[in-house]
Amino acid sequence: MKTKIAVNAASGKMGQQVIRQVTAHAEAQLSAAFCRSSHRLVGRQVELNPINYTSDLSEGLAQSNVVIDFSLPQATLGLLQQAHVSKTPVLIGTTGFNNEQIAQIENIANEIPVLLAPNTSIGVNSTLALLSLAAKMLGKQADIEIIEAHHKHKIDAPSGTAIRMGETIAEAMGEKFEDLMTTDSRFEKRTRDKGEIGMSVIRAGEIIGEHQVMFALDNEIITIEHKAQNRHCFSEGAVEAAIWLAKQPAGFYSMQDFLAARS
Ligand SMILES: NC(=O)C1=CN([C@@H]2O[C@H](COP(=O)(O)OP(=O)(O)OC[C@H]3O[C@@H](n4cnc5c(N)ncnc54)[C@H](OP(=O)(O)O)[C@@H]3O)[C@@H](O)[C@H]2O)C=CC1
Ligand SMILES: O=C(O)C1=N[C@H](C(=O)O)C[C@H](O)C1
Repeated sequence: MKTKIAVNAASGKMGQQVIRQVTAHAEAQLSAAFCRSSHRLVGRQVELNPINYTSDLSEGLAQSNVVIDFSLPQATLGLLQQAHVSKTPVLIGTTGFNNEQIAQIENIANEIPVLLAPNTSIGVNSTLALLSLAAKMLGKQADIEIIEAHHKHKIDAPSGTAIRMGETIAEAMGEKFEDLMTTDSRFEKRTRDKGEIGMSVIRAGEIIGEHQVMFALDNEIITIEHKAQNRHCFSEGAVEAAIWLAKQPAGFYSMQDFLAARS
C-alpha cells in the first residue's frame, strides 16, 4: 500500500519540490496539497496528480497517512493543531522556531508522531556525526567557527542547520550551545574568548544552503563542509523519513531516529 502524503505550504519552494518528489516515488501518493485560502493555486489541479490544491486542512489530513511541512513557524503551529485533531503524523522541515514554540511542538508530540528536522538531507545528517567526532577529538583545543550561507529570501538566521550543528558540537563536548554561541558580540572591540563558538551568516543571491565548520588549532585548521547542490537533497530525505514516520507511534523524532531505524 502506498503511503498517502499531504504537503503543507504547497506553493513554496520546498512545497513544490516535495510534491515533485512524492509524485515520482513508487511507494508514495500525494493525498493533499495545502495553500492559504487566498492563494491563486487553490482549486487548480496539482501537476501530474488527480487532486486540486486546497486550503481545507481538516479534509485533506483526514485522507492522509502523514503530512510534510516546510513553511513558517506560525503556519506550522496552525497545521499541528489540525493534525492533532485528525491524529495525522507531521514531518516538520520548517526552521526559525523559538523555545516556546519548540515546547508546543514537543507537547503535541506526546499524542501524535512528530519529526522535527532543521535539515532533512542525508548528507547534512551524516555531517552531524562527523562534527560530533571532531568535537570530541579537537573541541577543547580548537577555536570553532560555524559559517552558513543561504539565498536572499531566507527569513531566519542563523539557519536551523547551523544551530543544530552548534548543538551537536556542544553536546559532544559536554556543554550547552547557548552558553558558547557568539554572533553579534563579534562586532565589539575584543579578542576571541576561549571556548566560544562563533556563528557567521551570509545571505546572497540564490545560494541553496552551505554550512562550513572550522576547527582552528594553533598550527593547522580542520574544516568540515556541506554544500547543497539543489533542493532535491532535502525533499528526498523528507519523503523517505515521512514514509517511516507514518508507521511510528506518538513521539518526538529526529532524522537521527529515522536513519538509525533504517540502518
Ligand atoms: N529542513 C530542511 O531540510 C529545509 C528547511 N527549509 C525551511 O523550510 C521553510 C520554507 O522554506 P522555502 O520553501 O524555501 O520558503 P518559501 O518562502 O518558498 O515558502 C514558504 C511557504 O510557506 C507558506 N506560508 C507562510 N506563512 C504561512 C501562513 N501563515 N499560513 C500558511 N502558509 C504560509 C507560503 O505560502 P504563500 O505562498 O501563500 O506565501 C509558502 O508556501 C523555511 O523555514 C526554511 O528554512 C528549507 C529547505 C530545507
Ligand atoms: O531556508 C532554506 O533554504 C534552508 N533552510 C534550512 C535551515 O535553516 O537550516 C535548511 C537548508 O539549509 C535550506
